[in-house]
Parts: sequence; C-alpha cells; structure tokens
Amino acid sequence: MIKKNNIWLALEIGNSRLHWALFFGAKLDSTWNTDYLPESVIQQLAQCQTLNDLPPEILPPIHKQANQEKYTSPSSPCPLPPAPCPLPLAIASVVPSQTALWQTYPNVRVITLEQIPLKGLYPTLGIDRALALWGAGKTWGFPMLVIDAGTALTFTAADADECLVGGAILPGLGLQFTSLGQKTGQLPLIETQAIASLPPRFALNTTEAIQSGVIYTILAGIKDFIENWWQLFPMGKIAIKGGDRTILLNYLQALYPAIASRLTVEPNLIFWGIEKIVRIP
Ligand SMILES: Nc1ncnc2c1ncn2[C@@H]1O[C@H](COP(=O)(O)OP(=O)(O)O)[C@@H](O)[C@H]1O
Ligand SMILES: CC(C)(COP(=O)(O)O)[C@@H](O)C(=O)NCCC(=O)O
Ligand SMILES: [K+]
Repeated sequence: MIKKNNIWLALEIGNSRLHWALFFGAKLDSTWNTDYLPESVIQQLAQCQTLNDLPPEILPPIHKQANQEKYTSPSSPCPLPPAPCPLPLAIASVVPSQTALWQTYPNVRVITLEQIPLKGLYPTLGIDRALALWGAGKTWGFPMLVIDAGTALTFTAADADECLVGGAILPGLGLQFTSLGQKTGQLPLIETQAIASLPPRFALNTTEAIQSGVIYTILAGIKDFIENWWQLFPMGKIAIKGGDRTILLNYLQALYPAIASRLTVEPNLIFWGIEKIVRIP
C-alpha cells in the first residue's frame, strides 16, 4: 500500500488528540497535531488529489504556507512525486471509537501488535507503547526504556533480545491536574503550560500545593523507575516522548541533572516505528 517514494500519512491517535506525520517514502517530512476530526473531514481527505488539497482541519494553512514551495509548484527544487489519491494512511490508535471512525477511510492500514517484531507482547498492550519502543530501540539499540509523557504517563521497556521487559501506566501531568480540578469542590484547574518554574515542595497557597503534589511525585516516580531500569540494564537507553516531555525534562534537569542528561527526547518515536513496519523493503 505504501510504495518506495510514495507520499503517505501516518496518524497516531492518542487519548488527548491526533498526531500527524507526512512521509515522502521513508523520509519523515513534517509532523503536527490536531484535535479529533469528524467523518466529513475523513471523506474530504479521501478526495484530495494533491497535498495542497489537504483539508485545513488536517493540515493547518500556516503549516501549508510554511511548506508552500514543497507542496505545489512542480518546478520546485524537489518536485514532489505525484500524491496518490486517496493518500495512503497508516494508523496507530489507542482509542477504539476513533479507530472505527478512521477505518472508513478508503486507503488505510491500521497497525496492530502482531505486525511489530518485538517479542513477549501481551494482547492488551497499547499499540502506541509498542511502536514507540520499536522505533526507539531500532534507532538507538536495545535494551531500551521509553517514557511517554502523554495523557497517561507510561514506561515501556525491552531487553537486548527485543523482548518486552514490561512497563507501567499512571495518569499524566495534565490528567492529574484535570482530575483534581474536576473531582473536587474547591481546587482550581491548573494548566500544565502555565507552570514556568518548579514550585516549593511545601507550598503556602493552593495553586502551588497542587503543582507541588503532582510535579514532585511524578518526577520522583520517573527517577525511581529510571534508577530501577539501570539496576536491571546498566547500559539500557532511555527515550522520552509525549506532550508533556519538554516540561518534565526541564523539571528533571533542575532536580536530577545526572538523570536528565542521559535521556533522549524524541517526539516522533511512534512515526519511526510505523515507518519501519510499513516500509517496502
Ligand atoms: N496543545 C495541546 N493539547 C493537548 N495536550 C497538550 C497540548 N500541549 C501539551 N499538552 C500536554 O500533553 C498531554 C497529552 O499528551 P500527548 O502525547 O500530546 O497526547 P496523547 O496522549 O493523546 O498522545 C496533555 O495531558 C497536556 O498536558
Ligand atoms: C496507556 C495508554 C492509554 C496511553 O495512551 P496515551 O496516553 O498516549 O493516550 C495506551 O497505551 C493504552 O491504551 N494502553 C493499553 C493498556 C496497556 O498498555 O497495558
Ligand atoms: K482511556
């Protein structure tokens, strides 16, 4: 379905939003995020003849303008190969209702666990966790631990034989703030993006008390899992992805610089994993 130099799209469906990647063959050209989209946009996508036709809900105009010369003029320095119509779309989803919606697209390949060469996978493992681990491990080597600071914060590891060691799942930074804001009578909803610097651990106001409770325990948990990982695999590598990766890495650098300096930050691990699976040898 995806030929060597073909243009194709990869879509990672998470519990907060959609993550998109545009590939030219094996080359990752660009990535962006959108909210969940209605079926009408999926149908528009199925009709588009060129990248310029991509519905604005999928490829925001500012993104298109930034890449204008690539997507339209045939005389551009690297004229694009013709975009097949409908564009091939590879999907990795952890939201069944979204998977069902996107399966209506006429040229779709849904990535499932069986397609991933990792050994020892259990049947309910999140496809996002397996793909990120495969993408990271095949890029930098195994043993590999992937930390995904997404809606949920996950740890997922494989040993030197590319066999699943296992992992853990907990509410992500945003989810922890949301749950306190929504499930209590008096606590305000804290926005993750609004926290510039580390709060005091022993806070003297409600907002900083919430920030302290969530941030210091998440960081302590990350430190604990990483130290345990290095006891198991002293040469084990660690990669971090997800919407909260930057904010958490900044905090880790402030609190645990020796650990932070050994983490590889890479938001596109899942797209790398998808590309390795769909590539035509
Ligand atoms: N523009 C944004 N929209 C949603 N979440 C965001 C955004 N920017 C950062 N985040 C943070 O990223 C987290 C979601 O992680 P992400 O990896 O993007 O989502 P998903 O779990 O859907 O893959 C949220 O909990 C939030 O704290
Ligand atoms: C844990 C997750 C919800 C994380 O998804 P995300 O935060 O990226 O939306 C997802 O990996 C999932 O649905 N996992 C299934 C259960 C498991 O991995 O064991
Ligand atoms: K869920």
